[in-house]
Amino acid sequence: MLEKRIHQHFIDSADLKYQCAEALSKPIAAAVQAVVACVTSGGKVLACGNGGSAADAQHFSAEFVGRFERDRPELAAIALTTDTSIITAIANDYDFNVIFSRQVRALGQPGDVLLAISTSGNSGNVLAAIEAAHEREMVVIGLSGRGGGKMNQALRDTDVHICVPSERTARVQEVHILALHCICDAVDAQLLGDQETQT
Ligand SMILES: O=C(CO)[C@@H](O)[C@H](O)[C@H](O)[C@H](O)COP(=O)(O)O
Ligand SMILES: [Zn+2]
Repeated sequence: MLEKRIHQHFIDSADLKYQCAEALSKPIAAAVQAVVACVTSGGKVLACGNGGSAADAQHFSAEFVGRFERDRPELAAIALTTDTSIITAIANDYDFNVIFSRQVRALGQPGDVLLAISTSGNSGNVLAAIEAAHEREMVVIGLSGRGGGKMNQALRDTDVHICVPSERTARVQEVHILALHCICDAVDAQLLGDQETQT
């Protein structure tokens, strides 16, 4: 019974990933182009999300500032989920919905990229961060699922939307991390050439 349940998780996750290879290659490639344009002109990526998506924002930033699979010069990325003094001060003095948007307004510059991660597309603080990024003339890469929610309206035509076709948060997150690894790999291939991986 338990093993059957676990087996089904693997099957469901793999099925969704097969679907997404078709459905998401195009927006993921567009995200790569946006990130390459950003970092080659001295810009940075700001990343935000809640819960598991906060972990994804940090995971992505670590691979940018550190490395993914190949040695390369540092790339600029900041997860807006990590400074507990900033986050608690903003949530305490203003509102939890503005914990990311104030950081975007403080740090964002024209040409920077916001990686906005929300499986429902409805988290208020992520939506407010998207609005702040537009004010700062940043490009937004939105990662969502479950139909995209309010993120559909929040994003502009010049942004990129990677919307995972699943209603299940865990499944959406599993594709999000794959999409982020695709972006890391393709950015390295664009910057360093299409060599074999080292690790
Ligand atoms: O990781 C999980 C569920 O798999 C949770 O921590 C999940 O990320 C949280 O419930 C988030 O608050 C959900 O927010 P969102 O993805 O809808 O923006
Ligand atoms: Zn989770």
